[in-house]
Amino acid sequence: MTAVAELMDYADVVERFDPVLGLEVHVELNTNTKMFCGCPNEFGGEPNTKVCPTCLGLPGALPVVNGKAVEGAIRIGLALNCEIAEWCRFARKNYFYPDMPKNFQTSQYDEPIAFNGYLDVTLDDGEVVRVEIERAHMEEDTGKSLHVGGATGRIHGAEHSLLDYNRAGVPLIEIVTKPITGTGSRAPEVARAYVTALRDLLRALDVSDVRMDQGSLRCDANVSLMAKDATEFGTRTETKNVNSLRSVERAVRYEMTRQAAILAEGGTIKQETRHFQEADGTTSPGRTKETAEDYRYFPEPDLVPIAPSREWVEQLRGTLPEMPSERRKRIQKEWSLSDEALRDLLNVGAVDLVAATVEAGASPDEARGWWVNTLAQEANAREVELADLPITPKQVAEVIGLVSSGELTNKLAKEVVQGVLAGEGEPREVVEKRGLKVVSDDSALLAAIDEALAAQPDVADKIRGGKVAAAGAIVGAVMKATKGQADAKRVRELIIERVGS
Ligand SMILES: Nc1ncnc2c1ncn2[C@@H]1O[C@H](COP(=O)(O)OP(=O)(O)OP(=O)(O)O)[C@@H](O)[C@H]1O
Ligand SMILES: [Mg+2]
Ligand SMILES: [Mg+2]
Repeated sequence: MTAVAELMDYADVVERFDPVLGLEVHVELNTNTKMFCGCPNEFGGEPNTKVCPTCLGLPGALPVVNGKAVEGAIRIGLALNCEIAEWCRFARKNYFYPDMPKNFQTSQYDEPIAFNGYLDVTLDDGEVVRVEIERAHMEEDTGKSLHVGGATGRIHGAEHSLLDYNRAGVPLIEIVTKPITGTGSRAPEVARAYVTALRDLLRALDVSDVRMDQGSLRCDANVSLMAKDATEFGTRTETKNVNSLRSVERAVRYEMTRQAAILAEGGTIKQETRHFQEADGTTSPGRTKETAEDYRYFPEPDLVPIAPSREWVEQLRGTLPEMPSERRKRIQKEWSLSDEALRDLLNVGAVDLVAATVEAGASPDEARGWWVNTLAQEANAREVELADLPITPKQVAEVIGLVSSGELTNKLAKEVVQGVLAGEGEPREVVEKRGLKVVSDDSALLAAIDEALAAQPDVADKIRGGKVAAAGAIVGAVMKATKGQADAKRVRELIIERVGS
């Protein structure tokens, strides 16, 4: 059992200390094949079916660099405003772990393909923080260990460890920030906003699935504290593989309060890796951290250096898409959004979804209304990302279309959306199956109106006497009679006609 460290109150932490952050993000590229061999680069599948002598590290097998992965690395570097190396090499990072059969990871060390960049990150209140990028380098993923059996199912209590090498050799780009200082109490938010902005950028580049839940985007959060009068950085801890945006924020915040409590009592911070526990939001110690010397990095002798020509780099620069931050500015203008409306849109992660809904024919205002209100609430209730709801922008646009053509009222449209979310089919099928079409047949409506007028004879007189608002009672009765499937506006028109004649 590890003793649970006492935590310092967050307000006290930021009054007494300045946090320093360093974020390492690993992104798996979506190339067809692995980094140094021709095995398919696919998530999941039967264990150990996507392997060959090279990615299993069998003696004598030789690696060959995947050109598409180098292209991806350069595009990422350019999008992060980095310089691209004229010449760089791979390096062996030596350590033992069962999920890495070669006993070294082919990575890059002092000669990364991209370096010295930055990413501008927008916080929830619109403030922009520039995060400096130290480097983006190429490497390969490791296999996966699964610890099974035993009392806890975790490594120390487990009876067996199973190994799956399907992931071994998948192309990875590691993007490392320079130490991020000066963020004060907002450090946890900056960490989350940075990973969010990076994810959006990588998605726009179409170089990765960027699925934190599947591990194609992983974040290690380095955190240290400096006393207010200190001149040097404190010792950092590195919380590994934090696997959601929210967890990045929570992990940083937890580490700040944990380290502060130790430092305040005159203790010292151990440089170590830590693990984040989703369930209670705490971190627990992993291994004591190797220093770079322990890895005995040396240039990889089996691979030739990479010297991307300037022509190639410029050609790749030409393939960069509009950056998410620029796109946001353009969209704000085109859709005439207030800063607040844009923020709401960003907070629920709906920009792309709304844009796609507009592309499918809906107006920006209506598309925004559905995603930011109804659908965001659904996503919240189901605890999934908006983009992972089982409804597509095209379907939302179709529902909006049915409302504007008068075939559905807003209320009915909500039911249709519920049906689509429940897997009942396309919007039109749901309308059919649930019998949700607006009653637009005037004779059916008139019959209901006559019935309601007969039941409330004084209302007709009031309307004739100029009290048009009195018609509301009849509209209500008709809506009730048609189970909400009448177009209220049309009903009102018909009542006035009826009473007038
Ligand atoms: N004192 C510190 N406090 C917080 N962050 C720091 C501190 N010193 C360095 N960092 C940041 O921590 C990160 C270290 O990542 P880097 O990849 O360079 O090394 P590493 O974690 O030792 O190596 P590995 O890739 O093996 O995990 C960088 O983002 C760096 O800016
Ligand atoms: Mg690193
Ligand atoms: Mg690290």
